[in-house]
Amino acid sequence: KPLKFGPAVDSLPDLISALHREFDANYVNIEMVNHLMLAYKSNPKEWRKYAKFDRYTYTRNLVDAGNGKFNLLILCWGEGHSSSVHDHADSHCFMKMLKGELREKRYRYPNRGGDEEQQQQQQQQDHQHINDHELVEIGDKPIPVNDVAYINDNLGLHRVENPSHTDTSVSLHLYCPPFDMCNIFQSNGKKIPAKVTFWSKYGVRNKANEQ
Ligand SMILES: O=C(O)CCSS
Ligand SMILES: [Fe+2]
Repeated sequence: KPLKFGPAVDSLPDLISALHREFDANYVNIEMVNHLMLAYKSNPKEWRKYAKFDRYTYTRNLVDAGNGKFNLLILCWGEGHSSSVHDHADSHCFMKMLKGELREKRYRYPNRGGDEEQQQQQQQQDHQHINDHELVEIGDKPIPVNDVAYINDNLGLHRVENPSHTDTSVSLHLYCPPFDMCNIFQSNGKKIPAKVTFWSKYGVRNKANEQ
């Protein structure tokens, strides 16, 4: 479907209602979702109520549950915090930088068909007798503020880290369809199921929703 210009996205509430409209259709245009995430320009006044930090690990704060069709979260990264190497449970993942910096390292998904490029790399490794269970890095780049990084399991795994030791970072994530389990990977390529949890929901952190 050609990209129509789409609605104006002048605020976080605008983005959320535009996403709801996009997901109301019986078929989701992933290009349009990426366009909407890019169109929103970060405004701390709109997201700081979700920005809750923990001293030891990054926090996952639910902003909108997308009528069951997507999850929109704000992730808050303290100095030097990073995620584990993980997949995205066969869902789409859009990660937009709202503040600070994050580096994204990508890895081939061990023992997965995936796209053409991954298969070529697989053959290469077979020649080099690299144990294809190891994690092989295929990308390492910073994500500038307001940029959107897109990934899904056919493109590989990734690990996201806040490289700064003086500043925190904040990112906006859209997962569709939503998931509550994914896999994390050890450096030897071992896959371990992991439950994803929310630090807060809709700006409120309480025991009830600390699942
Ligand atoms: O959702 C998570 O915890 C992974 C952050 S990078 S997509
Ligand atoms: Fe991720």
